[in-house]
Amino acid sequence: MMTQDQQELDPYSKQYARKLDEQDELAGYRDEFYINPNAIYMDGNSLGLLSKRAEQSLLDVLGAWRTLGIDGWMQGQHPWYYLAEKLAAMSAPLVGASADEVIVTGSTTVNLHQLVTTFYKPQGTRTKILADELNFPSDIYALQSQLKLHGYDPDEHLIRVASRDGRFLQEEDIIAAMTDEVALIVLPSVLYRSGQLLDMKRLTAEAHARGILIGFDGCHSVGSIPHSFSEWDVDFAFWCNYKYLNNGPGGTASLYVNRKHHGTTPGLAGWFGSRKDKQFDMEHQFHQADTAGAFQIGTPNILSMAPLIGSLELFAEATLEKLRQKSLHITRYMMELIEHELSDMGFTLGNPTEDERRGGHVSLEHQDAARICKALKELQHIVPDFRAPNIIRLAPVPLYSTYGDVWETVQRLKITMVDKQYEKFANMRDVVA
Ligand SMILES: Cc1ncc(COP(=O)(O)O)c(C=O)c1O
Ligand SMILES: Nc1c(O)cccc1C(=O)C[C@H](N)C(=O)O
Repeated sequence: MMTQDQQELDPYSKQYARKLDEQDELAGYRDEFYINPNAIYMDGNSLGLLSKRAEQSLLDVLGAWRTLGIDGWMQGQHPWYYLAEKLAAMSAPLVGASADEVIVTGSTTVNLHQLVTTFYKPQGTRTKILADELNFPSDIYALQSQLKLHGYDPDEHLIRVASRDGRFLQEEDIIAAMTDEVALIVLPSVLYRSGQLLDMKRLTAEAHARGILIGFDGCHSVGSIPHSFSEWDVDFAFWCNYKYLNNGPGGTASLYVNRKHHGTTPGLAGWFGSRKDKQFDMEHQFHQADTAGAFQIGTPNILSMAPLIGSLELFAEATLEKLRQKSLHITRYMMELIEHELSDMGFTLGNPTEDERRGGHVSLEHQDAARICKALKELQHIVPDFRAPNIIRLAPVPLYSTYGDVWETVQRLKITMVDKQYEKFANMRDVVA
C-alpha cells in the first residue's frame, strides 16, 4: 500500500527511494555489515558481505583455539565437536526442516557427490540421472563423473532437460522427462543465471509419483526464499552458505537429508558421520549417526563454519519471511526503474517477473554485458557480476541493500550507456567473472 507521501512523489525520483528506505523495517540491519562507502554492492548472490556478528563469531572461535587448544572440541562458547549440529539447528528453519535433517559440512560440490553416491542406485532399466541444461557447471561435472564411476556414458545417461528460450525451464518439460529410465533427479531451486525459482513442491510430487528420488541445489535460494523441504518431502538438498548466508568465501556448505532416509548408508563414509557417542571408540565398524550428520566425512572446517554462527543469528532476528518480502519488493522496484530508465538501450529483462517464480536477483541481458559490467565496476563503482554469454546479475540483498542503492545503480547504469562508457573496455569476461 502506498502511503500519502509516496503518492505525492514521483516514483522514479531519488526522494521516493529515500522514502522507501525510511519505511523499511529491515533498514537497521545494514549497520550490522561492513559496507564499502565508496561502492554499491550488488553481488550478494555470489558472495555475501561480512557482518560484524559473523566476524565476531569467527574471532570467538579463534579465541577458543588460542586459549583452549584441543579442549575447544568440548569446551568454550561453541564446542567444535557439536558445531556442525548447532549450525544445522540454526539453519533448519530456513529450509523447512527439522534440526536433525540438516548438517553443515563440506562444499556444495562435495555434498552433491556425497548425496549422489548415496542415493543414485541404478537398477534394471532405471539408470539415468535427470538434470537440466541451465544447471551450474559444477553440478553437471559431478553428475557426469558419478555416471562414469558406475560405468555409464554420461552422454547417454545424463538427461539434461532443454530450455525453450535459453533462460527458463518449464516444469512440464521436466515432468515429461521423468521416464521410467530415470533413477535420480538433481535440479536447481533457483537458476543461477535467470534467477528462475522452480516449483520444488510440484516437481517433488511428480518425481515421487513415478518412483524417482529428487534433490535440489539450493545455492541460489537458501537465505533468500523460504523452503518447506520436509513438507514437500524432498529427498535431499545441498547448498553453499557463502552467498545469501554470508559465511565468507569458500565457507562450509550444508546438506539436507529427509528423515525417511536416515539410516541409509552414506556413499562416502568417514568418522565424523559416526554417532557422537561412538566416534571416539575408534572401532573399525562404522556406527553411523541416525541424523543427516551421518553424511559428514572428516573433521569439520571449524574456522570456515564459525562466521555462520553470527550470520544465522541475524536471519533468526530479521526472519526469512520479512527478508523475502523486502527482496520481492526491492527487485520489483529495480525492474520498474530499469524499464523506465533503460528502455531502448538494448537491455532485456532475463528474470521472471512473477513473484512466485523469481529468486533474489535481477538478470539483465545485453550484447555488451561483459564490458558494461567492467564499466560499472571501474567507473561507476557498482559491483554487479557478469555471466556468459550476455548477463548482468544485480542482487539487492534485503539485509544490507537499500532502495537508494537500487536507484543509484540504475542511474549509473544509464550514465554508462548514454555516455557509452562501456566502449572503453573489451567485451570479454575477467578471469573470475
Ligand atoms: C548453483 C551452484 N551450484 C554449485 C556451485 C558450486 O559450489 P562450490 O564451488 O562451493 O562447490 C555454485 C557456486 O559456485 C552454484 O552457484
Ligand atoms: N564459488 C565462487 C568462486 O569460488 C569464485 C567466484 C564466484 C563463485 C560463485 O559462487 C559463483 C556463483 N556460484 C554463481 O552463481 O555464478
